[in-house]
Order: sequence, then C-alpha cells, then structure tokens
Amino acid sequence: MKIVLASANKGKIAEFEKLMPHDEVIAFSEILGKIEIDEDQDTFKGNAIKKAQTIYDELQKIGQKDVIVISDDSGITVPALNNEPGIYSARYAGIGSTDKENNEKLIQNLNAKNLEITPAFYTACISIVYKNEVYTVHGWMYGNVINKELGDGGFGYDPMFIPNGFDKTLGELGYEAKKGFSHRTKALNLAKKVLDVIL
Ligand SMILES: O=P(O)(O)OP(=O)(O)OP(=O)(O)OC[C@H]1O[C@@H](n2cnc3c(O)ncnc32)[C@H](O)[C@@H]1O
Ligand SMILES: [Mg+2]
Repeated sequence: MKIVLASANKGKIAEFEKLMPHDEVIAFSEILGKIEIDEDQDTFKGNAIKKAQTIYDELQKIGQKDVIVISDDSGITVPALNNEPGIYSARYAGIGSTDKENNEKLIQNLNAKNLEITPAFYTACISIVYKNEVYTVHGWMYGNVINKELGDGGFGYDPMFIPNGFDKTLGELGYEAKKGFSHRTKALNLAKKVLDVIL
C-alpha cells in the first residue's frame, strides 16, 4: 500500500519507514517538492490534520487521487516549565531553529529553574486522510528530561529524555529500544487499526 507522509522531518520519516516495513512509504517532498505548511492550530491534532489535509489536497490537484496521506504532529511537554514547549517544540528557539538550538533553549530554561531532572512526556498525533475523510489518533511516552544531552541516537529532544523504566536517555538507548514504546509507535499502532477498517 502506498502511503504519502506529510512530514519534512528526516528523523520522523526514518522512524515511519522502520515502523511500516511492509508498506511503500514516500515523503511528500519526493512527489511535490518543498511545501511550507503554517502550523498555526492550537493543538497537536489541529496541526496534524492541517498537514495531512494540505498534502492530500495538493496530491488531488496533480491527479494522485487514490492516496493515503499520514501526518504526525508531535512534541515534548514539560509540566514544570508551564507545559513548554508542547506544540511549539519544533520552533522553541525560534522559527527555523535546529534540534540543537531547541535543546539548548530547553536546557537554559531548565537551568533557570534549577531543574536537573523533571517529568516530561512526548505526544504524537497522527492524522490520516483517505478518500477525503480525516482520522486522528494519539500516542504518549512518559519519562523525565534532564538539563544536558547524552548520546546521539534518535533525533530532536531524544538525548535529553529518559523514558520511565530506564536510566539512560533515548539518545543513549537508540532506536531499537525507543521503537518498543514511543509515542509514535503507540499512535501508529492505532493508525494501523484505522487503516485495517477503512481500506
Ligand atoms: O511538521 P513536520 O514536517 O512533520 O516536521 P517537524 O519537525 O516540524 O515536526 P513537528 O511540527 O511535529 O514538531 C515536532 C518537534 O518535536 C520534536 N519531536 C517530535 N517527536 C520526537 C521524537 O520522537 N524524538 C525527539 N524529538 C521529537 C521534533 O524534533 C520537533 O522539534
Ligand atoms: Mg512541523
């Protein structure tokens, strides 16, 4: 089954490819080139739907009618920092900032509150658009963030995140461990159930 991913994040795309080994997963940019989508909604769900619907509509315009589009809007929430960065995770250090810059900003804000370690969780909302119908599912991963980066596995905030039940960051644990229990894995398992019903 051919699935178009409405994401430009290389880390996410790599995870989706590993989580869906039996499907043909293509990043939208391979078909449509560069498209900037303004993620101006106030929830993960709103932004996930906007991304999937935008790419679906663009594919309809070029005659690719029978496609499944999947998007992922995700981020990390730190209750001790008033739930920052949350839906602003990708632009925590400003629009266009790199993972490194976002991590530095999170470290600064943890240090400003003398927090070496504090609870945090990741959210992923996956939206599916197929035959002009929209579906959404969510997954979460709970743990703690620390005020430094350890390991270079994963992407984004992974070097700062210690999942519950472990004493190492996702950066140190690597993808094989993360795959077992991540917010994206959980959301995608639900998304697969939706696909089983609608296809
Ligand atoms: O919108 P797309 O094109 O999918 O790519 P993006 O990187 O902008 O994605 P989001 O808008 O969903 O923002 C998600 C942010 O949260 C971070 N993030 C999400 N899932 C993560 C994960 O599994 N591990 C580490 N960081 C993650 C990621 O690095 C981004 O900074
Ligand atoms: Mg984004």
